[in-house]
Amino acid sequence: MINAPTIILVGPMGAGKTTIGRLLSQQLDREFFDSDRVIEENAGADIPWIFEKEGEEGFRRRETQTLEAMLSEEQLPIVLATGGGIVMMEENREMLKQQPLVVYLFASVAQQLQRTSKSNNRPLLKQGDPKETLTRLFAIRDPLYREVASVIVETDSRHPKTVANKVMDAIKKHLATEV
Ligand SMILES: Nc1ncnc2c1ncn2[C@@H]1O[C@H](COP(=O)(O)OP(=O)(O)O)[C@@H](O)[C@H]1O
Ligand SMILES: O=C(O)C1=C[C@@H](OP(=O)(O)O)[C@@H](O)[C@H](O)C1
Ligand SMILES: [Mg+2]
Repeated sequence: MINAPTIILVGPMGAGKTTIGRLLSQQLDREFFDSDRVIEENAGADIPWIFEKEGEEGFRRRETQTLEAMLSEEQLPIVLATGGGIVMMEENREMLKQQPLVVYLFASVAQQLQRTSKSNNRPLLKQGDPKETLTRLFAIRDPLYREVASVIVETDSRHPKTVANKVMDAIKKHLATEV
């Protein structure tokens, strides 16, 4: 397990990428990065501000640059949580498909809705009906997450630690079949 490559988490808003990614990095004693946080640090501004000033297009440009920089750096294996829309750009999907360990954290729209309702820092859910938005995005993105992922894990369990353990088991199983 110590030799597992960089673990990249993809999936919709509210799947738990940020939460589970941090737990996995603690369990594996690895550095944790969240592409959204890296984008914010580099921009010196938060995501709602970037969406407001630069639109989603500007955010996506920053997201691609960030992913490219993070994956091309010579570095120890890390845990990387991405933003839910990372799969929208074809060039991002191509980069992700080159990676040996991309995990799709699956969550139903009902779960996404419940988990995203606690915070209001996701600009895409601030306009219109969040349930409709999440349903529409899921229809577009679910096949794209599947396209880039080598492992898929359901996150319906109520406890993030249980989900993190499930991810670890799925990764071990995947790596065992790879050798
Ligand atoms: N398995 C889980 N069970 C219950 N709550 C969860 C679970 N995973 C994440 N959460 C909660 O859902 C919210 C969104 O999680 P987050 O990690 O930010 O998701 P993402 O990064 O995929 O958008 C947070 O409040 C988090 O504590
Ligand atoms: O789904 C999306 O397009 C987005 C998801 C967010 O990340 P989380 O999936 O971590 O919420 C963040 O990148 C931004 O608000 C856009
Ligand atoms: Mg997140």
